Amino acid sequence: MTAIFPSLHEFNLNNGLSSTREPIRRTLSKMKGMFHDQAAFEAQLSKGDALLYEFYDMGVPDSEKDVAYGTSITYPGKVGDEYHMTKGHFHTVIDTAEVYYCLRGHGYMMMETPEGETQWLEFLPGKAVYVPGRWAHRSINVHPTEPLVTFFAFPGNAGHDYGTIESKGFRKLMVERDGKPTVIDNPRWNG
Ligand SMILES: O=P(O)(O)OC[C@H]1O[C@](O)(CO)[C@@H](O)[C@@H]1O
Ligand SMILES: [Fe+2]
Repeated sequence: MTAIFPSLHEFNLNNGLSSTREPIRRTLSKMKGMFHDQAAFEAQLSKGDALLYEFYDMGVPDSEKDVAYGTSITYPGKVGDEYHMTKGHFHTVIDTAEVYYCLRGHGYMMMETPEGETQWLEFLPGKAVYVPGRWAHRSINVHPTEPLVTFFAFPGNAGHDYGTIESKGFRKLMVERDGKPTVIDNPRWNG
């Protein structure tokens, strides 16, 4: 067994960033095919490869006895009428759960199971969303100007299955309708 020592890390309560670790950054170009309006995506990308979100992998061992954790920061904006969001994923060990605690902003956690159940829960500062095993999850920022900052924790062995969502998409999307966040069926869902 590898010895692992207690460690101390800092996450800024305002912007979610850590001064003790480098984040993983996802820009627009890493999100090809994820937003429903392909033309809006290409038009936006031609103006620059903006940062959509960043998060931390704190490097804990990938054992079920360990707890992976960190912050996730999704920046405000839309691609066409669809709010900025993370790629979203199932866990490779599909029955592993995850908890997210919202520190700043306003958003939603979009979730679905392989069987087709869907659920979305609101993120506001002070609210925690529990994502049970088997539920794919994606964070969505619906605030016009503020970043969505959450702190997450999940079993170290969970892993990320991105392929299923990359090929099928989520069944539901969050778009702006009459100035308000609205859930619609994904017109491009490929299940
Ligand atoms: O690109 P995705 O799907 O957002 O995955 C990264 C996110 O998921 C996590 O791995 C948690 O499952 C976080 O690190 C981060 O919020
Ligand atoms: Fe996850």
